[in-house]
Order: sequence, then structure tokens, then C-alpha cells
Amino acid sequence: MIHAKGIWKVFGQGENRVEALRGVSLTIHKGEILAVMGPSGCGKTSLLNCLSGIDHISKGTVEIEGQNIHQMKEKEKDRYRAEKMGFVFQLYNLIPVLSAVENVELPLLSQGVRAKTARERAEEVLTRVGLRERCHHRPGEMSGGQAQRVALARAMVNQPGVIWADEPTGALDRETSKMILDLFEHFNRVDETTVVIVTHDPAVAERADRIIYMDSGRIVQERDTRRKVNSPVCMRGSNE
Ligand SMILES: Nc1ncnc2c1ncn2[C@@H]1O[C@H](COP(=O)(O)OP(=O)(O)OP(=O)(O)O)[C@@H](O)[C@H]1O
Repeated sequence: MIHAKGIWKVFGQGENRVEALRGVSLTIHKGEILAVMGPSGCGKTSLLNCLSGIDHISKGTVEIEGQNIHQMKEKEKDRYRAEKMGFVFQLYNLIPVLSAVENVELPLLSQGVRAKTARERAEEVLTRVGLRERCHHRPGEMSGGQAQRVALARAMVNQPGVIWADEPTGALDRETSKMILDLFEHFNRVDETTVVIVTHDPAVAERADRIIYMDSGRIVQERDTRRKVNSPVCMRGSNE
């Protein structure tokens, strides 16, 4: 479970001060698929970066499985992220000179996993995303959808508890987006991975279990898509 309480994220000072998050509280349950929506600049990426420990927070707490990640030392936090989290971004962020399998095995190698084991696990997860035949292709030799499947395989190779995805379908057409979302659902169902997706696309958000809507650094609404009801702000996500 991920539990955030009263998080503020402030950039800059004086005239340049921007309050990207203004006291957000939120609980994300294990095995949940959560979508984060809201207008451009409302704080979606800031929320994802603060919850995952990529960014420092200005105030508040974030606990993941009972551990306060913002109290960890930088190195400890880096290791925690590498071992327990996967990340998927809009523009794939793959290393262009490496093949698909080399990109996917990289997180394991950097954690000291033996080369042979890392290769086997990378091939296994590439098979799960349907790219076994493309293992030795480089990102530049692939379509956008294939590159994003490699990025998803890289995010999943560690079997993380949670995947943070920032506009993972933003650069893809509708059919390809659907395929990527099917894969998120597959990993969520089979591996019980918690998935948090920032998206502008209502069709993507509808695939989540719950949608939170943000505006001006706050959560303004949340909706449980399984029950198809609107709920007022303070049920599970709120602002303080
Ligand atoms: N590094 C930064 N320095 C200063 N301001 C920042 C920085 N990063 C984000 N901001 C500001 O914080 C606010 C929230 O930005 P954020 O990227 O979280 O919004 P978003 O909802 O993800 O937007 P988009 O949908 O356009 O990606 C914006 O006003 C943005 O300009």
C-alpha cells in the first residue's frame, strides 16, 4: 500500500514560486490500477515523481509498504526504486545503441545479477510482451508500440511491486495504446503489480480501477470505475 499524507511540492522562490502540489493525501492499494487525470500543469507528473521518490517533497510524508521513502538517504532511495519500482514514460527512454534484450537486462545487471540469469529473465519478460523475435533489434528498428513494449518489459523485469507510468500511450495510436494497456492489465492480474498511470486520455483512464482528477495541485474528484459512481473528494484521495 502507498500512503501519501499532506504532500506539498514547491518549485522556485519569490516571483518564481510554483506550488505544483498543495497538500495532497492519497492511498493507493496493492494491486490497484489508478489513473491520474487533469489539465496540463495541474501537477500530475509532480505527484508521480513525489510518490515514487524521483523528486523531493517540500512537506508531507509518503509511505510505501510502511517505509517512509523521503526519509531514506539518496543511495538507499535509489536502490529501493531500482528494486521495487518500474517506470514507463511517454517517449520510452530506451538506450538507442542497445538491443531490446540489452535494454531490458540492464536494470538487473546494474543490481549485480549474473549475466546469464539477467539474459534469461530479460528474454522471458520480452516473450511475455510478445517480442521474443525482436530481442536483438535496437529501438530505432522498432515501431512506437514495440518500443513501448520493450520499455514495459524493462520496467517489469525486476517484478516490481508498482509501475509508475507517465503518459505511456501519449505517443501511440488507439489500437497500439489498447495493446499496451492490455499488457499493463496482464502484469497487474498475473503479478499483482500496482499500476499508476498519468494520462490525458479518458479511454485510457477508463481501464483503471479508480481515477483521480487533479486541478491546481490538488485532488478535486475521484471515481471508482468498477462501481461507476462519482464520489466526493475525501474518500480515499484528499487534500490537506
Ligand atoms: N522543475 C520545475 N521547475 C519549476 N516549475 C516546475 C517544474 N516542474 C514542474 N513545474 C511546474 O509545476 C506545475 C505542475 O507541473 P506538472 O508537470 O506536475 O503538471 P502536469 O499536470 O503533469 O502537466 P502536463 O499534463 O502538461 O504534463 C506546473 O505549473 C509546472 O510548470
